[in-house]
Amino acid sequence: MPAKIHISANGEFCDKDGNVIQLRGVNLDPSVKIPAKPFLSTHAPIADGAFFEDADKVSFINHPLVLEDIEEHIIRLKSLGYNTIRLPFTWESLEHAGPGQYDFAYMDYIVEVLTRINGVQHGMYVYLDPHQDVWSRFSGGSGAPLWTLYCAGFQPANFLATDAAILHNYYIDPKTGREIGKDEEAYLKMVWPTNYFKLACQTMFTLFFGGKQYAPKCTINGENIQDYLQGKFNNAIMTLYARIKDKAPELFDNNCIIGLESVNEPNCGYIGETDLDVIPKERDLKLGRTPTAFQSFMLGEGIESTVDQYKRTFFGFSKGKPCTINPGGKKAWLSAQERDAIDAKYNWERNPEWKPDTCIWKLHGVWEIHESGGPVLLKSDYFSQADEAVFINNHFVEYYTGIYNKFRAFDKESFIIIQPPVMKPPPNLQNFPILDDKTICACHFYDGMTLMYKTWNKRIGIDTYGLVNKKYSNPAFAVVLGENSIRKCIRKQLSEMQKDAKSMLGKNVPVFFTEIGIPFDMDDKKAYTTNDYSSQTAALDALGFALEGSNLSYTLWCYCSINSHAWGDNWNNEDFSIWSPDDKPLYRETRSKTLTREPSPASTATSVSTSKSKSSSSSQPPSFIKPDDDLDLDSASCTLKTDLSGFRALDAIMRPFPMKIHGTFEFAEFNLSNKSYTLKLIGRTTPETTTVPTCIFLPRHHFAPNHLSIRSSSGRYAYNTNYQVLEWFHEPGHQYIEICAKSKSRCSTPVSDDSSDLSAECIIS
Ligand SMILES: CC(C)CCC[C@@H](C)[C@H]1CC[C@H]2[C@@H]3CC=C4C[C@@H](O[C@@H]5O[C@H](CO)[C@@H](O)[C@H](O)[C@H]5O)CC[C@]4(C)[C@H]3CC[C@]12C
Repeated sequence: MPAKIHISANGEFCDKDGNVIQLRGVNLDPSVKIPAKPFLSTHAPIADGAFFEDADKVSFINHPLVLEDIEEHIIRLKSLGYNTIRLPFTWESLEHAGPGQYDFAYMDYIVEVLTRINGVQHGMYVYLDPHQDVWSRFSGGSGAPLWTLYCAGFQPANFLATDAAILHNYYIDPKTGREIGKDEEAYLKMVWPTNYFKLACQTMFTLFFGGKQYAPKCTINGENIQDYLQGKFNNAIMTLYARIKDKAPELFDNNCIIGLESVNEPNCGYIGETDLDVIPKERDLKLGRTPTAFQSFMLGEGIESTVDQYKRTFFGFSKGKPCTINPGGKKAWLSAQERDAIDAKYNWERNPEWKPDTCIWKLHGVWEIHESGGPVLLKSDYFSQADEAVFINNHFVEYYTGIYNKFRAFDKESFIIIQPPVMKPPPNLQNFPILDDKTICACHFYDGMTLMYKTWNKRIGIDTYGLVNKKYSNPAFAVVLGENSIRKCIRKQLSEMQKDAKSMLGKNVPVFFTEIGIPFDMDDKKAYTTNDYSSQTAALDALGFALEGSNLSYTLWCYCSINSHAWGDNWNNEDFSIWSPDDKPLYRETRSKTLTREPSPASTATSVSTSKSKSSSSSQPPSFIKPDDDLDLDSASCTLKTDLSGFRALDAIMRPFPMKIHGTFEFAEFNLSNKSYTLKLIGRTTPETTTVPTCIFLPRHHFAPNHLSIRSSSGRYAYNTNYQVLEWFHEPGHQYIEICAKSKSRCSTPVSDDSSDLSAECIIS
């Protein structure tokens, strides 16, 4: 079983002896966003009312994985040196039948999934992620059950007509199963996040975080909708968590489950919007039909509106021709009759002031339909008492306090991972009782250019974090030119995100990139026919370079066992999976072409050269020692032999990294082009200094054991071919190691310019 994870005074993950460790892995798996029975991917057309009518009867069992296949997938992930899994699940999967009506069969399936993950040799760390995207499947994403929308008084069946949400499903022809629409009429690339600015999602987040303040009339069974929704959500999460603990306590005893994250990518809804009559100028994402908030309210009430329409151009998003939306007599709100039936079904008693068939923002006096006939915006600044800082430090903190208290009342040992809104710093919680020594801060990073254009642009990049956080007086200043600068800029962004998070939560709180990734369907899916993944490899290598520069822990978005070239991750045309069954044949083709050049992975006796800088305090030249076959890695990251076929951009995914540092991290860089790896650290001065190694995952995919050249400031090495781990027993103080595949001459950036390095021929056995 993997060893317990601790947190150092500097906010690093470490083992019980204070050696720095790293968490690396994937989000497994995005299929949790969609029901398995019936299989309702977002490319299932909405042909009849069943999509809504049967939403309480779905089952998510087999998502994330079919039980029988779990071992195979986990072993595959372990072959990358990965030790951690972020396990997303949705509120809908637990409580789709109605408030308080849990799907215990799904919960038990999750217990079995976890048990099987834990059963794979050396285990795996897992943390749970209550996932959502733009609130729910019924508002264009994933997460909450349908009844939450009914609870707010919405009629989701009319979201299409009123543009209250954009759903991929509506763009599928029921006859052909293919996508419909061209140009502006099509389901555009990465259009789904625009739902964050549409009526359904924006209202739901406003109610969830700020219902008491902004919608006091919306009470259900005597409770404001904010408390009602938060209460139900938190109860569902904790019911799952409690059931896991009850049915499989060994998962906690064996350090498999390490904690729980707060809700994925929380959003402020309307809170902070200063003028409901305009599209906020600070909004970075404008794509497709883009109504203002007021236009959304009108559309929701069935009033025709002409709204701006944006398209993606070379220079970002530009306004195209406006578009008139005619709801055709439909409203986004439940009629009196519909609501009565819903309320009876779920035993809801609403505040009598809460009229049916009415926009709740009209109900709260934000706008009205004037007697003379026209809609009038009365309070364009209704949500403007709060700004971003107020939202995060108040509304979000109130929510976080709720889940924190519930979680800690139940589990004092595991980590709680606080996730602020995407790409924003967390609230300032220093000296708050809800910030304890087992708190981790989650960050998500996506490169705006790569994400929105689905290509790797080597010439022009954008400081996405700087742009989103308004760090530039003019967005043009966020532009960076040239691949090297783009890579460095991404590295700087991640390190700034870490710095900003620590300045809010304290330096002792670890920062964990719980999501980071790239779309693989770049350049109109060219790679799926050419087998040329160079763009994806370059984009992913840039992320790897950025992450390892600060020794950041991360779980990539994502690993999807049912990925396909045709439909990607089966959700909203996304295709972020690092592995695809459809890529297996491609890998075989590549292998058969290159096999003659590859060394045999089975080789165990190898000759290598090592060298030692004069600057080292040791008088002994570095040498290889016999590795311990029963290498005790104290970690779940322990590779098991497997077939690597199906991995995409494998060169960039498979990376060396310090699994355990006997000291403090200073610098690391993997150079994919010349296959060299450099690690700098400050070795600890402890009685065991020379007996406790720094362990480096050194994948034979890049570093064939019989073709290694190693230079270091001090030490001895042992290479364990089974686990692909180099143990480096170094001295205290500033140390470096540089490992090159093949001959030393291929290392382009020597760490020492001392030409009189000693060298020795060594044997790895
Ligand atoms: C020059 C460019 C066009 C400038 C782009 C500026 C903005 C449009 C973008 C800057 C930052 C982007 C957002 C970053 C993160 C996001 C989160 C993401 O959700 C998660 O990602 C997975 C992959 O999409 C998804 O499957 C998971 O479930 C999610 O947890 C969705 C996109 C976005 C909101 C992204 C949108 C575009 C920017 C605002």
